[in-house]
Amino acid sequence: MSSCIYVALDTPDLDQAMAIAQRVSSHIGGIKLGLEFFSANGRAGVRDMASLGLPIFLDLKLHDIPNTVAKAIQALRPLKPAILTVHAAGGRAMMEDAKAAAPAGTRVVAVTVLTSLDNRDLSRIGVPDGSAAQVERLTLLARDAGLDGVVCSGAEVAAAKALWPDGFFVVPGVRPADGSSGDQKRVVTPRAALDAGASILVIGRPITQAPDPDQAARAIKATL
Ligand SMILES: O=c1ccn([C@@H]2O[C@H](COP(=O)(O)O)[C@@H](O)[C@H]2O)c(=O)[nH]1
Repeated sequence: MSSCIYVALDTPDLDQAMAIAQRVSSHIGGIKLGLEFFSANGRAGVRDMASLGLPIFLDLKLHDIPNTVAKAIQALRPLKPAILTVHAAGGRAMMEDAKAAAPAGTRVVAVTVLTSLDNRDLSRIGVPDGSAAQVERLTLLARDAGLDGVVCSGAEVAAAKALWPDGFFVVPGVRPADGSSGDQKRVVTPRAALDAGASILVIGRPITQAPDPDQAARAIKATL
Protein backbone atom coordinates (compact mmCIF):
# COMPACT_ATOMS: atom_id res chain seq x y z
CA MET A 1 0.00 0.00 0.00
CA SER A 2 1.29 3.48 -0.87
CA SER A 3 2.52 5.62 2.03
CA CYS A 4 0.88 8.94 2.96
CA ILE A 5 4.30 10.36 3.93
CA TYR A 6 5.81 13.01 1.68
CA VAL A 7 9.38 13.68 2.71
CA ALA A 8 10.35 17.38 2.63
CA LEU A 9 13.81 17.60 1.10
CA ASP A 10 14.77 21.07 2.27
CA THR A 11 18.31 21.37 1.01
CA PRO A 12 20.00 23.27 -1.84
CA ASP A 13 22.17 20.20 -2.49
CA LEU A 14 20.79 18.03 -5.30
CA ASP A 15 23.07 15.09 -4.51
CA GLN A 16 22.06 15.16 -0.86
CA ALA A 17 18.36 15.35 -1.76
CA MET A 18 18.76 12.45 -4.16
CA ALA A 19 20.67 10.34 -1.60
CA ILE A 20 18.05 10.84 1.13
CA ALA A 21 15.15 10.20 -1.25
CA GLN A 22 16.77 6.95 -2.36
CA ARG A 23 17.39 5.85 1.24
CA VAL A 24 13.79 6.42 2.35
CA SER A 25 11.98 5.60 -0.89
CA SER A 26 10.36 2.41 0.34
CA HIS A 27 8.64 4.24 3.24
CA ILE A 28 7.30 7.33 1.46
CA GLY A 29 4.53 8.15 -1.00
CA GLY A 30 6.20 11.18 -2.56
CA ILE A 31 8.86 13.86 -2.48
CA LYS A 32 8.22 17.46 -1.42
CA LEU A 33 10.51 20.08 -2.92
CA GLY A 34 10.29 23.64 -1.64
CA LEU A 35 11.82 27.06 -2.10
CA GLU A 36 15.27 26.09 -0.86
CA PHE A 37 15.65 23.23 -3.32
CA PHE A 38 13.97 25.06 -6.21
CA SER A 39 15.99 28.27 -5.77
CA ALA A 40 19.20 26.26 -6.01
CA ASN A 41 18.28 23.67 -8.63
CA GLY A 42 15.33 25.03 -10.62
CA ARG A 43 13.25 23.00 -13.04
CA ALA A 44 16.21 20.79 -14.01
CA GLY A 45 16.62 19.73 -10.39
CA VAL A 46 12.94 18.90 -10.12
CA ARG A 47 13.24 16.75 -13.24
CA ASP A 48 16.23 14.94 -11.74
CA MET A 49 14.25 14.16 -8.59
CA ALA A 50 11.25 13.05 -10.64
CA SER A 51 13.46 10.44 -12.30
CA LEU A 52 13.17 8.43 -9.07
CA GLY A 53 9.59 7.70 -10.08
CA LEU A 54 7.86 9.10 -6.98
CA PRO A 55 5.14 11.81 -7.16
CA ILE A 56 6.54 15.33 -6.82
CA PHE A 57 4.95 17.91 -4.52
CA LEU A 58 6.22 21.33 -5.60
CA ASP A 59 5.74 23.49 -2.52
CA LEU A 60 6.50 26.97 -3.86
CA LYS A 61 3.66 28.65 -1.92
CA LEU A 62 2.98 31.12 -4.71
CA HIS A 63 1.50 34.41 -3.53
CA ASP A 64 1.24 37.38 -5.91
CA ILE A 65 -1.26 39.08 -8.16
CA PRO A 66 -3.37 36.62 -10.19
CA ASN A 67 -1.58 37.26 -13.51
CA THR A 68 1.87 36.70 -12.03
CA VAL A 69 0.88 33.50 -10.26
CA ALA A 70 -0.84 32.14 -13.36
CA LYS A 71 2.22 32.89 -15.53
CA ALA A 72 4.53 31.26 -12.98
CA ILE A 73 2.38 28.13 -12.99
CA GLN A 74 2.36 28.10 -16.79
CA ALA A 75 6.16 28.05 -16.64
CA LEU A 76 5.99 25.05 -14.28
CA ARG A 77 3.49 23.12 -16.43
CA PRO A 78 6.07 20.87 -18.16
CA LEU A 79 7.03 19.47 -14.74
CA LYS A 80 3.51 18.15 -14.16
CA PRO A 81 3.85 18.09 -10.35
CA ALA A 82 1.38 15.92 -8.48
CA ILE A 83 0.77 18.76 -6.00
CA LEU A 84 1.46 22.50 -6.17
CA THR A 85 0.90 25.14 -3.46
CA VAL A 86 -0.29 28.74 -3.47
CA HIS A 87 -1.14 30.94 -0.47
CA ALA A 88 -4.88 31.24 0.18
CA ALA A 89 -4.21 34.80 1.40
CA GLY A 90 -3.58 35.70 -2.26
CA GLY A 91 -7.36 35.75 -2.63
CA ARG A 92 -10.06 34.04 -4.61
CA ALA A 93 -9.16 35.40 -8.07
CA MET A 94 -5.53 34.38 -7.62
CA MET A 95 -6.54 30.85 -6.63
CA GLU A 96 -9.01 30.56 -9.55
CA ASP A 97 -6.32 31.64 -12.00
CA ALA A 98 -3.78 29.32 -10.39
CA LYS A 99 -6.06 26.32 -10.84
CA ALA A 100 -6.85 27.29 -14.44
CA ALA A 101 -3.13 27.55 -15.26
CA ALA A 102 -2.15 24.22 -13.68
CA PRO A 103 -1.83 21.03 -15.73
CA ALA A 104 -4.68 18.53 -15.58
CA GLY A 105 -3.80 16.04 -12.88
CA THR A 106 -1.95 18.52 -10.68
CA ARG A 107 -3.64 19.13 -7.32
CA VAL A 108 -3.47 22.83 -6.48
CA VAL A 109 -3.72 23.29 -2.72
CA ALA A 110 -3.78 26.49 -0.69
CA VAL A 111 -1.70 27.17 2.38
CA THR A 112 -4.09 28.52 5.03
CA VAL A 113 -2.00 29.43 8.11
CA LEU A 114 1.67 28.42 8.21
CA THR A 115 2.31 25.84 10.93
CA SER A 116 5.16 28.04 12.19
CA LEU A 117 2.63 30.66 13.41
CA ASP A 118 0.73 30.65 16.69
CA ASN A 119 -2.11 32.91 17.76
CA ARG A 120 0.25 35.61 19.03
CA ASP A 121 1.96 35.76 15.63
CA LEU A 122 -1.42 35.92 13.90
CA SER A 123 -2.58 38.74 16.12
CA ARG A 124 0.53 40.72 15.12
CA ILE A 125 -0.34 40.40 11.42
CA GLY A 126 -3.94 41.50 11.88
CA VAL A 127 -5.68 38.19 12.48
CA PRO A 128 -7.10 38.59 16.00
CA ASP A 129 -9.34 35.52 16.19
CA GLY A 130 -6.70 32.79 15.98
CA SER A 131 -5.61 29.97 13.70
CA ALA A 132 -8.76 27.86 13.94
CA ALA A 133 -11.03 30.63 12.62
CA GLN A 134 -8.54 31.70 9.95
CA VAL A 135 -8.03 28.15 8.67
CA GLU A 136 -11.79 27.68 8.40
CA ARG A 137 -12.26 30.99 6.51
CA LEU A 138 -9.47 30.24 4.06
CA THR A 139 -10.57 26.62 3.58
CA LEU A 140 -13.99 27.82 2.43
CA LEU A 141 -12.36 30.39 0.14
CA ALA A 142 -10.08 27.76 -1.42
CA ARG A 143 -13.00 25.38 -1.89
CA ASP A 144 -15.10 28.11 -3.53
CA ALA A 145 -12.18 29.07 -5.79
CA GLY A 146 -12.15 25.53 -7.19
CA LEU A 147 -8.89 24.34 -5.66
CA ASP A 148 -8.28 20.73 -4.67
CA GLY A 149 -7.53 21.19 -1.00
CA VAL A 150 -5.61 23.06 1.66
CA VAL A 151 -2.51 22.92 3.83
CA CYS A 152 -3.20 23.28 7.55
CA SER A 153 -1.92 21.90 10.83
CA GLY A 154 -3.14 18.67 12.37
CA ALA A 155 -4.94 20.75 14.98
CA GLU A 156 -7.30 22.21 12.37
CA VAL A 157 -7.64 19.45 9.83
CA ALA A 158 -10.75 17.84 11.33
CA ALA A 159 -12.66 21.14 11.23
CA ALA A 160 -11.44 21.87 7.70
CA LYS A 161 -12.52 18.42 6.53
CA ALA A 162 -15.95 18.88 8.08
CA LEU A 163 -16.36 21.98 5.89
CA TRP A 164 -15.01 20.24 2.79
CA PRO A 165 -15.49 16.46 3.07
CA ASP A 166 -14.00 15.67 -0.35
CA GLY A 167 -11.11 18.11 -0.06
CA PHE A 168 -7.45 17.07 -0.07
CA PHE A 169 -5.70 17.88 3.20
CA VAL A 170 -1.96 18.35 3.46
CA VAL A 171 -0.59 18.40 7.01
CA PRO A 172 2.97 19.58 7.80
CA GLY A 173 4.21 20.45 11.28
CA VAL A 174 4.22 16.76 12.11
CA ARG A 175 6.47 15.46 14.86
CA PRO A 176 6.93 12.06 16.50
CA ALA A 177 5.96 12.21 20.19
CA ASP A 178 9.58 12.65 21.29
CA GLY A 179 10.60 14.97 18.44
CA SER A 180 11.85 18.55 18.67
CA SER A 181 9.43 21.04 17.14
CA GLY A 182 12.11 23.55 16.05
CA ASP A 183 10.43 26.53 14.34
CA GLN A 184 7.06 24.77 14.10
CA LYS A 185 4.47 26.05 16.57
CA ARG A 186 1.33 24.05 15.73
CA VAL A 187 2.53 20.45 15.80
CA VAL A 188 0.82 17.10 16.17
CA THR A 189 2.04 13.53 15.92
CA PRO A 190 1.79 11.70 12.57
CA ARG A 191 -0.87 9.34 13.98
CA ALA A 192 -2.98 12.21 15.36
CA ALA A 193 -2.82 14.09 12.04
CA LEU A 194 -3.96 11.04 10.13
CA ASP A 195 -6.74 10.23 12.58
CA ALA A 196 -7.98 13.83 12.28
CA GLY A 197 -8.32 13.55 8.50
CA ALA A 198 -5.01 14.36 6.82
CA SER A 199 -4.74 13.06 3.25
CA ILE A 200 -0.94 13.25 3.29
CA LEU A 201 1.68 14.10 5.92
CA VAL A 202 4.66 16.33 5.10
CA ILE A 203 7.66 15.37 7.20
CA GLY A 204 11.08 16.90 6.82
CA ARG A 205 13.66 17.21 9.59
CA PRO A 206 12.44 14.30 11.72
CA ILE A 207 13.53 12.14 8.78
CA THR A 208 16.20 14.13 6.93
CA GLN A 209 18.14 15.23 10.03
CA ALA A 210 17.93 11.86 11.76
CA PRO A 211 21.20 9.91 12.14
CA ASP A 212 19.55 7.19 10.05
CA PRO A 213 16.81 8.65 7.78
CA ASP A 214 15.74 5.20 6.59
CA GLN A 215 15.18 3.99 10.15
CA ALA A 216 13.42 7.25 11.12
CA ALA A 217 11.01 7.03 8.17
CA ARG A 218 10.37 3.37 8.88
CA ALA A 219 9.64 4.09 12.56
CA ILE A 220 7.21 6.91 11.72
CA LYS A 221 5.43 4.75 9.14
CA ALA A 222 5.07 2.00 11.74
CA THR A 223 2.99 4.34 13.92
CA LEU A 224 0.44 5.01 11.17
O1 LIG B 1 2.25 25.57 6.92
C1 LIG B 1 3.24 24.99 6.42
C2 LIG B 1 3.39 24.81 5.06
C3 LIG B 1 4.47 24.13 4.58
N1 LIG B 1 5.42 23.66 5.41
C4 LIG B 1 6.57 22.94 4.83
O2 LIG B 1 6.60 21.61 5.34
C5 LIG B 1 7.92 21.22 5.63
C6 LIG B 1 8.02 20.86 7.09
O3 LIG B 1 9.34 20.51 7.40
P1 LIG B 1 9.76 19.99 8.85
O4 LIG B 1 11.25 19.86 8.76
O5 LIG B 1 9.06 18.67 9.06
O6 LIG B 1 9.34 21.01 9.86
C7 LIG B 1 8.84 22.36 5.21
O7 LIG B 1 9.33 22.07 3.93
C8 LIG B 1 7.92 23.57 5.15
O8 LIG B 1 8.29 24.47 4.14
C9 LIG B 1 5.27 23.83 6.76
O9 LIG B 1 6.12 23.40 7.56
N2 LIG B 1 4.17 24.48 7.23
